[in-house]
Amino acid sequence: MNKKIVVLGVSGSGKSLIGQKIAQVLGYVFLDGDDFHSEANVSKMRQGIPLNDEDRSDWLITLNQELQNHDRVVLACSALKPQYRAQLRNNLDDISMLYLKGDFDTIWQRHQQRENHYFNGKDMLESQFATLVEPSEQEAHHIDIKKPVNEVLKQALATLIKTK
Ligand SMILES: Nc1ncnc2c1ncn2[C@@H]1O[C@H](COP(=O)(O)OP(=O)(O)OP(=O)(O)O)[C@@H](O)[C@H]1O
Ligand SMILES: O=C(O)[C@H](O)[C@@H](O)[C@H](O)[C@H](O)CO
Repeated sequence: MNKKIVVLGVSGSGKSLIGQKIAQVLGYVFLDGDDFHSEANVSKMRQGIPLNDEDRSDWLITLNQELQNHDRVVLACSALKPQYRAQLRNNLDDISMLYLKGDFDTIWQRHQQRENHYFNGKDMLESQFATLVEPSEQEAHHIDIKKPVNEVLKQALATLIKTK
């Protein structure tokens, strides 16, 4: 199994929850991309302003460095565009990506049930879907998130185990 695992998808797709559980089962370190945003980025998102390429640039460099600095690590990161995913892969050849794939309604419903999170609002979620360029199956293993948490976790682990 690869030592670096990235769990990606739009806000609310379950990256933090599923990523944490994967790390727990595998005994890997878990890092949440959300914890590495600058104050300016967090403040923007709190105000309901989506991040742009420039806002995400330094953040992705930091996250790639974190992936390099940890031996066995699971990173939750939106990684919405191919160039963002390429940046995360920089200098790493032992990396697997899991794409948490879900439809807008399912994820919006989960957003509304979530409390105390700075990323809120239907417009913000719409902007995540508008920015998302889905990875191919070669780029990232697709995991259907409609099922209950344990099923999603099971599918994610099975996928990681059977692939390099
Ligand atoms: N398979 C699932 N079934 C039901 N609820 C789920 C499932 N996966 C995640 N959730 C719930 O959906 C919400 C969003 O999950 P989570 O916060 O992990 O998403 P995220 O992708 O990390 O979001 P963000 O990028 O905004 O931090 C949480 O309340 C979580 O408990
Ligand atoms: O690329 C982005 O637009 C951001 O990473 C967002 O996805 C947020 O960090 C996160 O999802 C909010 O919790």
